[in-house]
Amino acid sequence: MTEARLKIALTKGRVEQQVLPLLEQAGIDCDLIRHKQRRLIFDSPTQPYEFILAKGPDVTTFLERGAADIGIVGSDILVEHRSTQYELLDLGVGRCQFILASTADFDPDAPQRKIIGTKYPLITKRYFDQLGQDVEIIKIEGSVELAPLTGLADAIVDITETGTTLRENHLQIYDYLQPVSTRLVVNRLALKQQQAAIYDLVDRLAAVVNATTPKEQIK
Ligand SMILES: Nc1ncnc2c1ncn2[C@@H]1O[C@H](COP(=O)(O)OP(=O)(O)OP(=O)(O)O)[C@@H](O)[C@H]1O
Ligand SMILES: O=P(O)(O)OC[C@H]1O[C@H](OP(=O)(O)OP(=O)(O)O)[C@H](O)[C@@H]1O
Repeated sequence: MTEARLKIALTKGRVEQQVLPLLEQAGIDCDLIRHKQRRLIFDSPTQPYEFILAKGPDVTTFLERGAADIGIVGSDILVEHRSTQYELLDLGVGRCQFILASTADFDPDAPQRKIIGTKYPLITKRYFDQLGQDVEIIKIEGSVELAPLTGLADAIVDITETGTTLRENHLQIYDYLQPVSTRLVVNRLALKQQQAAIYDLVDRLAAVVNATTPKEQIK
């Protein structure tokens, strides 16, 4: 009987670039992914893993529907998409912060109903609900910073890492909502059926993360 392959859905783009070195340090050959061109599925040549490259929100869908066993995805996506899968590891990369930002003349305490632009309507709603504020939320797919600059919205809820995009667009931070990092999550049924293989991978990655992440950053 051939050994079952673990299907790992990896968020392509920024997360992929930051996670590949961790996978390699954990002993997984990622050469095929590094030279992938337009291919989307890769069998690891030396281990029983199959990598599926997908957008973050789709990684959660693959996991929920059992089309992938393991997902590697930002905590921003997990919260926004109400993921109910088991989170086994904080990979310590893809670190950024959710913030409320706008132009210098924005008044967060103004009594008028605010219009907020964001890629993350659920996280935005929860934040303003906690403040007891009813806001209008406009869903934006990218370059969220445009919203307050063009008059589309009063402010934005978005993620920032270096602050460069905010600075270059003359926007300032009014509040910090929550930190974000890349997580390893697992489908519940897969965890039952392939427990040994999943924990073997998680243990190897955890050793790499613990060796490379400063202690104060591990939550
Ligand atoms: N500026 C950032 N710094 C660090 N991590 C980020 C940053 N922006 C996004 N991330 C993390 O990386 C994940 C994927 O971001 P990425 O920009 O690659 O994809 P995207 O948001 O779908 O953008 P695009 O549509 O441009 O590919 C996010 O879900 C988040 O967890
Ligand atoms: O603080 P910084 O380091 O400048 O990073 C912040 C930017 O990164 C993300 O955008 P992304 O690059 O994913 O592009 P997008 O606007 O197309 O979503 C985020 O939405 C900010 O625009």
